[in-house]
Amino acid sequence: MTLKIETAADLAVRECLEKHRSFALIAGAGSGKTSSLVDALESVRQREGRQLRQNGQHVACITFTKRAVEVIKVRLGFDDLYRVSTLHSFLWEQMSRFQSDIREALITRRLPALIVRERAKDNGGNSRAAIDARNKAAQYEKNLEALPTVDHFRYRDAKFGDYAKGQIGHDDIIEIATYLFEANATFRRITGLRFPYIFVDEAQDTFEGIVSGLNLVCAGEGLPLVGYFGDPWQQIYDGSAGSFGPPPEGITVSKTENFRCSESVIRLLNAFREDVQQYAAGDNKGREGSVIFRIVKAEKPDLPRKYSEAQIERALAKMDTAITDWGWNDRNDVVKLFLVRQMIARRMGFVELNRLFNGQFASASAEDAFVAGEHLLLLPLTKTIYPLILAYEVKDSRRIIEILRNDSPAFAIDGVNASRTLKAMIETSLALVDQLATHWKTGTIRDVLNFCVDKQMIRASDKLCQHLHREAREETYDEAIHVLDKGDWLADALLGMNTVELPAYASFITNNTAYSTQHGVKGEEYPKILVVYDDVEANWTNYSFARILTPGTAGEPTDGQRERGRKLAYVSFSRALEDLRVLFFTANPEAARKELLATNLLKADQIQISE
Ligand SMILES: Nc1ncnc2c1ncn2[C@@H]1O[C@H](COP(=O)(O)OP(=O)(O)OP(=O)(O)O)[C@@H](O)[C@H]1O
Repeated sequence: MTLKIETAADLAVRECLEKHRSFALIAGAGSGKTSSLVDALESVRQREGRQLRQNGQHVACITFTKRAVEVIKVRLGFDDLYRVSTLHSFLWEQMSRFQSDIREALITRRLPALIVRERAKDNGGNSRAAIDARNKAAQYEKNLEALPTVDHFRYRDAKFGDYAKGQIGHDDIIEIATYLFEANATFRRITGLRFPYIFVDEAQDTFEGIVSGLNLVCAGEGLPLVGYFGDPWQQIYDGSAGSFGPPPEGITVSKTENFRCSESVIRLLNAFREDVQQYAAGDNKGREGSVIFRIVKAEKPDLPRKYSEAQIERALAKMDTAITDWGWNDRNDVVKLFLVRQMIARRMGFVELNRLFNGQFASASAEDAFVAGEHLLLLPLTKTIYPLILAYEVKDSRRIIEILRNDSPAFAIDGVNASRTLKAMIETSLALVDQLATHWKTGTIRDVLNFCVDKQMIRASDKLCQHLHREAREETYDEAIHVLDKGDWLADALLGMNTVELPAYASFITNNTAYSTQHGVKGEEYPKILVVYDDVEANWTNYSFARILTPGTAGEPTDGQRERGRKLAYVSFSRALEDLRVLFFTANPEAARKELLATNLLKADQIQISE
């Protein structure tokens, strides 16, 4: 491991802290933003920690994911001088004591905005979308009327609130906080008094209203100050700030080191992005690595804007050929990045499951839970049941007992088998898993879950039991009527499937696989990266990589495509420690090659063409 190198940007940040000036650190990929952030946090502790503790004040560090919260807490030694939290929990902690102001924000800002948004979607006709929007607008109006009588507001872990019951959701937190920062001087003053130092990690993913709000809290000379750490080019969440800056008195610092990528990857990053020119500054100095784009002629889609199954197979075969040509077969340090999950599901073998959780019965939260491996119907299967089957297949009885002891109510210390001897317990468990294996092989997911619930082999949530015990929905699904119950249709379809695709899905969610989505690799780094671009297969109007990379050949991207696409490409390219390969399917490979050369993105020996 390299020694930590002190950078000019870190010194500039330290000077800001000494002079009590707000700042924004703009730092490209692999530049060590987390180190800079932790350095800044430590420097405040060193200089002013004692004073802050005496005043009962804290240093706020707002970051984007729960995982990042844990990482930073560890690096700070769990010191309670710091309040390290995600944005939502930070904001809720500040606003929860402002109950009547929350009501005011909902009445004057949030609910009216939601009503206007739904009305705009209602053209007065009888389409499902119009009816749906009309119903939602009416629902919000009712909520608006009920708000004066709600006596307490709570934050519930859901996208939207249930306002008449005093429940507010994730999106409301952002909107209410934006309002309070803007309209309530007391809220701003108290936030600044509690937190003379506020640091924001991944600032590009923080919402615009929150950046403006924190800039108001920290306006003027001296404390409180806000320090942003981020990279506008790595914003991949819509609605967030993207570009961010300190309040007017603050300064912007650029960090130009790259401690991660090989020299050839850095050259590509610098050609792709002009605002920050990086150089290799750590162990990577002099590590040449390699960058190769292979341009492949895309087939004309057999279906309207979509490839047929046979075409997808042919595209995957071309990927395999390229991997063989590069000598990357049988390596376990190559990660392949796709825009959408379909290709991954196809390659790994969970197409039907993916289709179900991507389809009309899956709400956004069901799909998110599917990707995170946390869906309530799938979790017992991937966490307990499939590991039991794996242990059974290799006759690992010790592992079987271990899983059951941890996960199964029947084998818990106070469970029905508690008083048995160890020998009897082992025999019982092996007999049960033997039966389970038969259900797994021949039954449906419903059979497997029923068996496990019946034998108390899994901890089943109430919701899971409800799905298993209710009658299957017989009606044909109608979005206008059944939208709130669509989870029933999803569950019925899943319970009727067999278990064939579960092993592949289980392996996908462990993140231990060689496949990922391009969105899923933010913050990660891997020795060898293959990025696959195929606009037809992705069939997603939000992105067009052919237009981003070769607008002269494929046509200019829309503003949205340009913004989203180049950021996602930048994130993908910059994950590579050594070698980067891009497999680029496009209609006219030769013209694309010429254009890539003309734009100086690549040299001639970095481009391969394949039919
Ligand atoms: N000051 C430093 N000196 C030496 N190595 C460093 C320094 N800072 C970071 N590194 C190393 O550089 C690599 C990249 O750091 P890190 O992942 O924090 O960058 P990042 O800015 O968060 O990147 P990205 O935004 O692309 O995810 C890591 O391997 C880290 O250990």
